[in-house]
Amino acid sequence: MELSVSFFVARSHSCVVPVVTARSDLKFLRKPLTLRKRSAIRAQVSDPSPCRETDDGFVLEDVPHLTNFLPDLPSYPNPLHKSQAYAIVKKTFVSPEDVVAEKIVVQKDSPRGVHFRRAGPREKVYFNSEEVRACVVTCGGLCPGINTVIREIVCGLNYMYGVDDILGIEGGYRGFYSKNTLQLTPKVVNDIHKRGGTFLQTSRGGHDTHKIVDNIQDRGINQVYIIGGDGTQKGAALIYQEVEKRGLQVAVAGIPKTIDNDIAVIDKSFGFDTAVEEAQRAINAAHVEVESVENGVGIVKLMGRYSGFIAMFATLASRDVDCCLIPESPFYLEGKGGLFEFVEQRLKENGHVVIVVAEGAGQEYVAQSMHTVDEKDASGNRLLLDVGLWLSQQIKDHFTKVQKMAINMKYIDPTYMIRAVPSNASDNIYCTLLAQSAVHGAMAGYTGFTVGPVNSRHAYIPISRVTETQNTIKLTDRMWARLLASTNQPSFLNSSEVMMGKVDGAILEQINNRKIKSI
Ligand SMILES: Nc1ncnc2c1ncn2[C@@H]1O[C@H](COP(=O)(O)OP(=O)(O)OP(=O)(O)O)[C@@H](O)[C@H]1O
Ligand SMILES: O=P(O)(O)OC[C@H]1O[C@](O)(CO)[C@@H](O)[C@@H]1O
Ligand SMILES: [Mg+2]
Repeated sequence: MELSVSFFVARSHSCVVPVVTARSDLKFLRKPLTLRKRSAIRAQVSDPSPCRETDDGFVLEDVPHLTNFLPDLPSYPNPLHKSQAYAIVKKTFVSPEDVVAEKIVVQKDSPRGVHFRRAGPREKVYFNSEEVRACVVTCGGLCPGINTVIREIVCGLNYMYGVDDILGIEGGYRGFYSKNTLQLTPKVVNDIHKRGGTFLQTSRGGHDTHKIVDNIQDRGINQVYIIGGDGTQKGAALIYQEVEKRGLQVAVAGIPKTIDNDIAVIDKSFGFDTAVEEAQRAINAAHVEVESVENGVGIVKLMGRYSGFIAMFATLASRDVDCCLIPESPFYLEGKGGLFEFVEQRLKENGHVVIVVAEGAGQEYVAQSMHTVDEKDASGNRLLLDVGLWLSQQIKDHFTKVQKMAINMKYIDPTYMIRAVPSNASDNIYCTLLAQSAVHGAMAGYTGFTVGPVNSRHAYIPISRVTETQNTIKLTDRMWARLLASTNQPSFLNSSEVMMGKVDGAILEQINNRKIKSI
């Protein structure tokens, strides 16, 4: 048996920790690997100093494999060897050496950087299909495409791997220990992708790792497919850890779901495009309304708790939006460069104005003016105050009382409507790839992973990597600048902030404080 070495990065220390696994099937290091490098890596095994990597800076952030803690697990030829679907495919199986680069824009001399294992079917599987008992659960808020993912997990397991024992866990994590299961077959799930929502129902809260894993063990489940957002993926990591602690042959696969697109590392979350498309309809309605009256002010509130991606992309797509407000970019109302001034100017120029506001924007102001206390949902997420209503009121008050100018306010809140629809064509295809990749990964014995596209290639990503940070709009990146250039709205930064050339956390905090004072 040959020693193979895989890596994960202890990100907080920006260093690489080698993990040695005694696996004969996985010689995972970039090829060709010089002897010198290989011996350097071996040397690290006995050297606990965690801050080294291969000479050229290649890092693989690998996902766990069942054989890490069950070294004697037997493997089997992948049933896809005999699959009609793959019969004439040139390369059915993904090479164990295929990796996906986290960054594709690099400099000539820069280190090779972080890579993830490429998703897809493997030559060998670590489950005998007849012995697989899989389950699927959906947690957190809704998102277009959940049903497609459920459907394709069931069909993928059944059609590609001959698995016919698949259970639906109803009502999110708590369903593991409080509800009966549902038998899922391709026939049962055949039409569900045409509906919004989740066929299995969902919930917030109720994650009890021990009870869940007890239940997994009692029911003889050995593959767990968990569809959900950042909170759900944190829960999936705990389930994986407990499974490993108990030494169970259970593969835990996470499929990232979030309407907010706030999951890190992956290119984009499924259902996001559908949501942006749907948001267009609300923006269009606002535009039609305000164009048809004098001094029309349209406000459209879109989802986005901490990340304003839906608002940003809907704005960029629409061209009817004058100003987009997101949680990442503090704004202010009064004075030079403020929102009131901008609204007044657009009303004078065009006779109407459309504002898109992400629900998480300006929460500090709303809280201050409403004197509310923080409330949380069952999962511990802060409950948001209605910034859309608050903003409508502020603008109305300003123009009628201060400016003595009559305006026609139209406030549209389509938040739930945009996430309750079925997924569009491209999201449906994306959901299919996610589901099939998750199935291939679990069958191949990988566990504790989240699947998702990184630079358009599907990869297996350690769950901790997608939960340690949230994907937010970086004001210092070009995309936000593109939006500002497209709407020509104020950036709400003063010139000294702009002069500094970048907006970091400290500056944002200063801006926040200043804005709060001005209310
Ligand atoms: N830190 C955590 N550890 C364990 N379980 C968690 C954690 N955070 C959330 N969960 C569980 O994950 C499930 C979903 O979490 P949450 O309501 O935050 O939604 P989410 O998965 O983040 O999706 P979204 O934010 O897109 O709606 C809940 O059942 C919750 O109990
Ligand atoms: O009202 P619910 O269902 O808890 O969900 C609302 C939240 O869920 C999200 O859609 C994330 O899933 C947020 O954008 C929103 O704040
Ligand atoms: Mg979340």
